[in-house]
Amino acid sequence: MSSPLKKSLKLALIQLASSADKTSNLTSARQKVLEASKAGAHLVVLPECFNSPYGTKYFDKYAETLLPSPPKDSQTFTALSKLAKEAGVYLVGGSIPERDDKDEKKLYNTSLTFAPSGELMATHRKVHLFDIDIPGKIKFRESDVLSPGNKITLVDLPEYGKIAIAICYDIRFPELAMIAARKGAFLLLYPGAFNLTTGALHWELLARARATDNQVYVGLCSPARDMKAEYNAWGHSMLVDPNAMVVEQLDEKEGTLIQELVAGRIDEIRKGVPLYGQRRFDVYPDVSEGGRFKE
Ligand SMILES: NC(=O)CC(=O)C(=O)O
Repeated sequence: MSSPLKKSLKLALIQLASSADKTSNLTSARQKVLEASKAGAHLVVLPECFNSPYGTKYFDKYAETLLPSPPKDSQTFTALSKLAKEAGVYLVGGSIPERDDKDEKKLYNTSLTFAPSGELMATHRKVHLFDIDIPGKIKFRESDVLSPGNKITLVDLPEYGKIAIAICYDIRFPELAMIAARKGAFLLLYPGAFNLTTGALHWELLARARATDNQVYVGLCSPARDMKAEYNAWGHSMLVDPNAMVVEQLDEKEGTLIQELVAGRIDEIRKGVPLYGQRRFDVYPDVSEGGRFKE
């Protein structure tokens, strides 16, 4: 099996402090991305809903139409595309609320990835919508206002290999990660805004679980926590290595994590614990190849 990561790569996860002011969020994102690029990052990631507050009542107000691409009138698309080019980095633009170009009532939670040329490489619409109700703690229903995406998103960075992009709640669904890893991703990236209840319980656990299952790098990029906002993000952006060790984890405040993903590390881990040659597709199906379970 060829190595999923062809060359070492510096990853930056920007834990941005966002406000209700879209223009000022874009300005501070620009400043942090340029700083990360100066520090040597090749791939830079912003958080979920980095240009708006996170909450069902905000999606419609902040939504931008992104199709057909390039869109005529999207402040955020234009800013991210220019920024990727200015910084000379691959830029995963966290996520933003998107308005469907044909049905203006339809909204998505969408991540845009740009090449260092400024060209759009991929779009991921959050596949699994965040609908939870934990009595006395937190109730949230993205599906009241959002529609789900319907694909797994792999992006080929020619010098390095493939990365997979999904958003926040998507991390709870191991099938998506497993398929992406079996299709050759070396890194699973999740811009995500967990909260004080589920963050404490599951954030690190899920990142390490997806890394353990798949023996790949996992990066989670959260907004910084704002206790004055209605939704308090967990923060704790982190990078986990293919052996499920936390390489670095931020606290809840604004900050940037920059770490190297080392070529050869995935191969070393897979050699020691050779899951990739031990799967029993005669017992259960390989869902990454469209297999179905037969009793
Ligand atoms: N905000 C999310 O999409 C997910 C989350 O907070 C959780 O899964 O917990």
